[in-house]
Amino acid sequence: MADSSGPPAAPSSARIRAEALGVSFGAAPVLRGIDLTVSDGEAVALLGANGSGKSTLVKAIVGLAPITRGRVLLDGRDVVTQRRRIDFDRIGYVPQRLTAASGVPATALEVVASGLLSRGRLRIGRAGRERALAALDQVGLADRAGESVQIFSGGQQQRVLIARALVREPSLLILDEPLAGIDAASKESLAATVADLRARETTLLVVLHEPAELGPLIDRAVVLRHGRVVHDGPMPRPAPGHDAPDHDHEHPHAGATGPTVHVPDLSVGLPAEEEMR
Ligand SMILES: Nc1ncnc2c1ncn2[C@@H]1O[C@H](COP(=O)(O)OP(=O)(O)OP(=O)(O)O)[C@@H](O)[C@H]1O
Repeated sequence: MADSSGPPAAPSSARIRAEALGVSFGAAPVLRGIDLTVSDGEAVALLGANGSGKSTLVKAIVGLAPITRGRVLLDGRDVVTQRRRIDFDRIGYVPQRLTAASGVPATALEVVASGLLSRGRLRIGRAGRERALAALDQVGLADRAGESVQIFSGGQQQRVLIARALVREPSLLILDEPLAGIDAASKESLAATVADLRARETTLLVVLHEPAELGPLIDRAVVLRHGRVVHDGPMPRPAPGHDAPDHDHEHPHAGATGPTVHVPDLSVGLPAEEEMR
C-alpha cells in the first residue's frame, strides 16, 4: 500500500513541506522546483508578482493542483498518496476571491456553521451554532450573525469565509490573499484575527500582495518569481520604486536592521483587486 511503502515522513515539526515541487497545466510549467517548509507554529507569508504561482502553490499544498514533479507533505503525509491519512479537519483553507453569498439566502451564522457539515454530519445542533458564533466573534462579526451575507461588503464576506474555516478550530490555516480588495475596517479586523490566531499558536501560510501587510505578525516571507522561490527569510522591505512592474534588482537597504534581501517585483495587481469590488 502507498501509505506504508511511501517515502519517509518529514521531521515532525514540519506542518507543510514541498520538495522539488513542480506543477504544470498542460505543457506550461507554473511551479518549477519549489522547496518550502512551514514549521509548527510559524506564520509564513507567500509573496510575488501576479502570475508568479502563489495560488497554484497553496492549491498544490492542499491537493487541488496537479503535481507533476516532487511532492508535498502535510504533517509528514504525502497529499497525493497518503491523502486519506491527513486530518483535514484541522487544516483550514480559504481560497482567493470567493464570495460568501452564493445566491442562496443564508445568514452569516448559517454560512459559518456549514463549515461543520462533514463526514455525514448533516445537523449542526446547538453546540455547533455556539461554535459558529464563537468563530464569527473571532472575525469581529458576532453582532451580524443573523444577517444575510448577501448584504455584506466584500471584506465582510471574506471574514465570514475565514470564520467558516475557523469553526473547525484548525491548527493550520492557509489564506489566499485575505486582504485583497477589502475595506479598511475589514483589513484591521483580519489583522486582529491573525494576531489572535498567532496567540493560539495556529500555523499560518498567508498569500499577501505587499510585504507591509500583516508585517509584524509574520515570521518569514517566501517570495516566488516565475514559479521559483527567489527569497526565503525575513520580510523584504521594498524601497520606493520597488513596486514598478520592471523592478528586479539586488542592493543593500540603507539603515536596514535585518539582512539584505533580494527583492523581486512585488507589484500590486490593481486590476485583480478591482475584480473584488
Ligand atoms: N487551472 C489552470 N489552468 C491553466 N493555467 C493556470 C491554471 N491556474 C493557474 N494557471 C496559470 O498559472 C500561472 C500562475 O497563476 P497563479 O494564480 O498561481 O498566480 P498568482 O501568483 O497567485 O497570481 P495573482 O497574484 O494574480 O493571484 C498563471 O499564468 C495562470 O494563468
